[in-house]
Amino acid sequence: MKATQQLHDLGQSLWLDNITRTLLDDGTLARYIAEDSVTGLTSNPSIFDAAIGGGDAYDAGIHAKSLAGLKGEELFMELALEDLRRAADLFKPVFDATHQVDGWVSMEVSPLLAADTDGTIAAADAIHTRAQRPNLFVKIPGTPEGIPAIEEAIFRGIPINVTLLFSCDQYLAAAGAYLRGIERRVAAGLDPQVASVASLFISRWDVAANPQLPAELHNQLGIAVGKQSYRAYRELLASPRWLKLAAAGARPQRLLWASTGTKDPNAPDTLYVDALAAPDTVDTIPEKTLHAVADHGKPGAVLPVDGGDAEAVLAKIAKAGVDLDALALKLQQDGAEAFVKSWKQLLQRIADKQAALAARGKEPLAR
Ligand SMILES: O=C(CO)[C@@H](O)[C@H](O)[C@H](O)[C@H](O)COP(=O)(O)O
Repeated sequence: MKATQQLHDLGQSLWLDNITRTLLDDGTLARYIAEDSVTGLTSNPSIFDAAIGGGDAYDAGIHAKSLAGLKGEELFMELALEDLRRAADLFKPVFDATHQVDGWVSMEVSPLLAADTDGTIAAADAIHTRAQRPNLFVKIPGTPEGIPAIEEAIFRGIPINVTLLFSCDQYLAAAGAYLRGIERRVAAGLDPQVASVASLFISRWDVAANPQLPAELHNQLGIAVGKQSYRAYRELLASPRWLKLAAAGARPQRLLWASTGTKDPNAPDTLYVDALAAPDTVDTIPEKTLHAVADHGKPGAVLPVDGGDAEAVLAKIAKAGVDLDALALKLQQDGAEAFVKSWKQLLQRIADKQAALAARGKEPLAR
């Protein structure tokens, strides 16, 4: 049995960490759903930057939207939502069959808003309304300013994917925002079912820490933080606070592994996926990793609910000189900055394409 199927059968959702118009047009995404147990998809500004910059698949859309008077962020949002609506429709049968647990796609708010709570709430509302799909998560970063926006968005009934979480503490802050949002809904007599996932970034820990560590500790930090957070997730799901909400009909905010592609060329290409098999979690993986897992993945035993060796590994790494709290903060800040860079780059690409298409006086390209 393929490892993708094994992971699916043990209760982990495999999502694709990519979207391009070509994946939609040529049937590749539909094939991943049919053959590789892919049950959802995530996007981010870097993914759209690569998609739009990767060829001419978006040129016709850009030209048509330019003629309709759109530009900048507005034009990008429309392009991105066109793709995400098509992906959401492909996942709709999964969404229905799993009673809305699975089958989600994600669209991130502008990363320029990472430090702007009110702006983030307004942007989340706008994306949710414009998307017109029940199975689209709006992604909000779990930055200090993002946390109150997440609570408010959940309270308003907007499904949220909390992104840019690195540490267990950052995960717990996101979980707290989710719980408060749902508690406010219960108190207000509203439906407590508002879906959410909390995205913990794994591989970036190792990219940052490996150079400071002896070889025997390489590529262990991301997995240890994942295990530590899984323990916190399981504890939360067993807590009286959560059980009260569950009894009222709420659904758990699932823990999601992000940044799961292997970066160290000397490490196995399925490293993080094999290590982080766990029920009731989501693993969003890049295409290259999906192919590798489907071909030769070997999922290990499911994660122990008590975190297993996580604390021991973290202690060794701290002893070797890595300041874990400082690094978590830096990774979150760097991550937010990297998305700003991609965002600016993708808007520039669109502007350049608009100018080039206008200069050529092209009619909208046939698709
Ligand atoms: O949507 C999410 C998380 O919800 C993902 O797209 C997330 O942004 C990606 O996994 C990461 O950005 C990928 O990071 P990296 O592997 O390039 O370091």
